[in-house]
Amino acid sequence: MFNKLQYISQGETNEKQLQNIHQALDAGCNWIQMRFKNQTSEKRFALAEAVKNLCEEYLATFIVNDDVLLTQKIAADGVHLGLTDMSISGARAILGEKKIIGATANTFEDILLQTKNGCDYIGLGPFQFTETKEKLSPILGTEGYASILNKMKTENISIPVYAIGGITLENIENLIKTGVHGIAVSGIITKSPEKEKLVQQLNDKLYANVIL
Ligand SMILES: Cc1ncc(COP(=O)(O)OP(=O)(O)O)c(N)n1
Ligand SMILES: Cc1nc(C(=O)O)sc1CCOP(=O)(O)O
Ligand SMILES: [Mg+2]
Repeated sequence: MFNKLQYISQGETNEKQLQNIHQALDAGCNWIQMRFKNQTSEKRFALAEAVKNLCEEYLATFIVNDDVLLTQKIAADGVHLGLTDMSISGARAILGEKKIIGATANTFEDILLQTKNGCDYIGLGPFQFTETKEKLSPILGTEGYASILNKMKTENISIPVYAIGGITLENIENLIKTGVHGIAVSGIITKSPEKEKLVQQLNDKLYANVIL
């Protein structure tokens, strides 16, 4: 069972990225997605190696945003791919069955396609406006999630769905009620002055009805 909280990294430099990821791990996040856009492959490789070591130390899951070959090169736990990134089947052919492959969706049809192609989880968004990502797909809101997750139930499609995009602590109860498995967040953790307290509060809400 995948963790219900995924932290997506932020930072303009390798140092800032690593600091943010280190702080998220210290705060109790145990799933990290390295998202470091528009950088040279040397810089991305250097960061990925450092993050991999850190995640091993913290026994955290480490996935890479966008870059299947980097994922393979550093033997990360997996990759997250959007609708315009490498295809899920192409990534699976390179990474094999054991690696985690996450896929982005904005609609029920996207979920159908990505699931058929063999992804392991869906990142469904955006929930609401966020400054973290440019060129957002249409906002879904709680109603959008409820409608898509209901359709999945009707059509017997069973795959963990993560809500993403501008999510705050106050949104979690309603999101979980729609049937999402968990959330992927960036800004709220990166910006929080009290990260440990926030991660505890997020997990309390995410796992409120889970019998462990
Ligand atoms: C968990 C999760 N869900 C969705 C995304 C978005 O991926 P993508 O559409 O490829 O956009 P970028 O993150 O690459 O800008 C994600 N990264 N993680
Ligand atoms: C990386 C990403 N993808 C999205 C999508 O809708 O596909 S929203 C998003 C940004 C997530 O960061 P924050 O929690 O700061 O909004
Ligand atoms: Mg992408």
